[in-house]
Amino acid sequence: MKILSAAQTRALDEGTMKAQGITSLELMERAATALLNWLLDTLHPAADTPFHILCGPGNNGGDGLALARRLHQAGYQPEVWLLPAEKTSADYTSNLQRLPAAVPRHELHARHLPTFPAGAVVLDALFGTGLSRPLAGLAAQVVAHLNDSQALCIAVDMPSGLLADAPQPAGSAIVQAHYTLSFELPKMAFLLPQNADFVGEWELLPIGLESTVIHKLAVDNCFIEENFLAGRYPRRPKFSHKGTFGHALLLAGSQGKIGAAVLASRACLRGGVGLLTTRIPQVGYDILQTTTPEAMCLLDPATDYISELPDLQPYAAIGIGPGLGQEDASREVLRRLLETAKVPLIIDADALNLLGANRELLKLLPPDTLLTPHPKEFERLTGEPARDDYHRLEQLRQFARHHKCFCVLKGAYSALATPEGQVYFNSTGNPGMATGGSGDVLTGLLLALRADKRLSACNAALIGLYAHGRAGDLAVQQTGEAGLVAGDIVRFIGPALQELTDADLITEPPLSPRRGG
Ligand SMILES: NC(=O)C1=CN([C@@H]2O[C@H](COP(=O)(O)OP(=O)(O)OC[C@H]3O[C@@H](n4cnc5c(N)ncnc54)[C@H](OP(=O)(O)O)[C@@H]3O)[C@@H](O)[C@H]2O)[C@@H](O)CC1
Ligand SMILES: Nc1ncnc2c1ncn2[C@@H]1O[C@H](COP(=O)(O)OP(=O)(O)O)[C@@H](O)[C@H]1O
Ligand SMILES: [K+]
Repeated sequence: MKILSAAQTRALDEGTMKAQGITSLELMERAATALLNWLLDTLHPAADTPFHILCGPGNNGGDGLALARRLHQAGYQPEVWLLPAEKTSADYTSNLQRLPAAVPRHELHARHLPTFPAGAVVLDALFGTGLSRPLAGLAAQVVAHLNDSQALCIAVDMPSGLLADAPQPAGSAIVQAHYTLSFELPKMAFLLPQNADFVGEWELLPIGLESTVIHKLAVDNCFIEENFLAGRYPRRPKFSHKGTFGHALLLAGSQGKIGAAVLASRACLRGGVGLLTTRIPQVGYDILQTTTPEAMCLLDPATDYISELPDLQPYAAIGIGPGLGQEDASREVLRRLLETAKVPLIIDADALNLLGANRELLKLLPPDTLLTPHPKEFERLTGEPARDDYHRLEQLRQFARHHKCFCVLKGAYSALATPEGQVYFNSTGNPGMATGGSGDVLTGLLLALRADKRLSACNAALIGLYAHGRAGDLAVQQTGEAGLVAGDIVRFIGPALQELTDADLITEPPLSPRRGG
């Protein structure tokens, strides 16, 4: 799914009206219908549920007014609160005129703000994508008052006060919604940790925005769901053999962190690699051979850390970093690897920290290398703390462009930046995965996918991110969030990849007649 800017969202509205021959009022009616259906289907509200609808002067307020009418028609008793304004939008005015007289409406006033008791449902339709500056005066007061209440708060399109695609000045008044119901496509603001308290749970309601118009809009940011990946993860051919899927080399583990090497190795094997060789220090030999007999063990001469780079000739892809430690000798192994490798590389964890501490090594990154930092590791890589999540995202984009690499910034919506400066946000995963070793599992899985020559660098990264999160989502159904450990993610990598293969089957074109038949 494309992530549009606020300006592109307006262009899409315009384009939809033109292409479908409908008015903006009709589009607003679709939005109101979608909102009503969500409220009824999700909340199953009792007939006497107190609905309070806060309406601003633009089309966001227009959505609120149209929804108030629809709730009234559905047998509810909504109450409408209007924010006074010098000018209002045409569709706001039309919907105010269409509001049945039986629906109570009041002008908001600083001296007697409405009471929103627990059990009330407040719809925040003050401001949406038309927000042009931070809220002040009465609007800011209303927002603070709402945030202090015990009511269930549902934001229409955007939590009021939040910009769709840019940061706010610190301390800005912004609605803290429990749910945000937006239309058709996600907004960048929903994906960034700094906005979590405002956005709450978010959902996209389809309103029939024109797909041909969406198709033509050029964007730098996308949100990746299963349908985007359909057909990108190829099935295993009948006559495939282990050579078909590549031989991967993993350099991982040090004294006390052999578990990272085990997790990454097992994830790589579950990720479908043909053969895996894991380079570990002597201290890990019994552990790896016992826990992961499918992996071949290539022992380093050193006891506690990796000190020598093996011959790279046999390998189709190489991963380095999980549990590596930051010994000088391991740094030299990384340097030699960057200087000599001719196959795809995946760099994670301590290998990223070594890069951050020795930034001259960044010049050696072969093109298309895949790096997988979490935000702290990313900060070490750039050497410059980010001002906020938007700034970090731009740093990520620049980093990938500058070093001609793929860089995954890990988090709740992990973001993959490409050498061309595109950013893809992953949609799968859950907070249960915030546990030691989850990242090692991702590295192992990505290594397997990079060793498979049938996949491009970008597809391997996208499939890996998606399947890793999906495996966590399957695992959490059995373990619960608190009980999820990284090894549980490994167990579900196979089913997660199989789902993508099955999706491929569904989208395949129908059988064509045999030649000559
Ligand atoms: N996208 C879709 O698919 C569809 C979108 N639809 C809906 O339309 C919404 C967008 O509507 P919109 O463009 O009228 O903007 P909206 O957010 O109502 O605010 C504009 C008004 O607020 C004012 N204003 C701005 N900032 C302010 C401030 N800080 N403090 C005070 N005032 C401020 C601004 O005034 P101005 O900046 O000109 O001074 C103007 O009067 C969108 O979010 C969605 O809900 C659906 O109906 C159909 C499908
Ligand atoms: N709240 C969350 N929602 C979805 N995924 C998450 C969440 N928290 C962590 N993850 C995922 O778990 C992994 C954690 O990686 P990392 O921080 O490197 O862990 P470790 O270093 O312990 O292996 C990342 O892939 C990240 O996207
Ligand atoms: K809103």
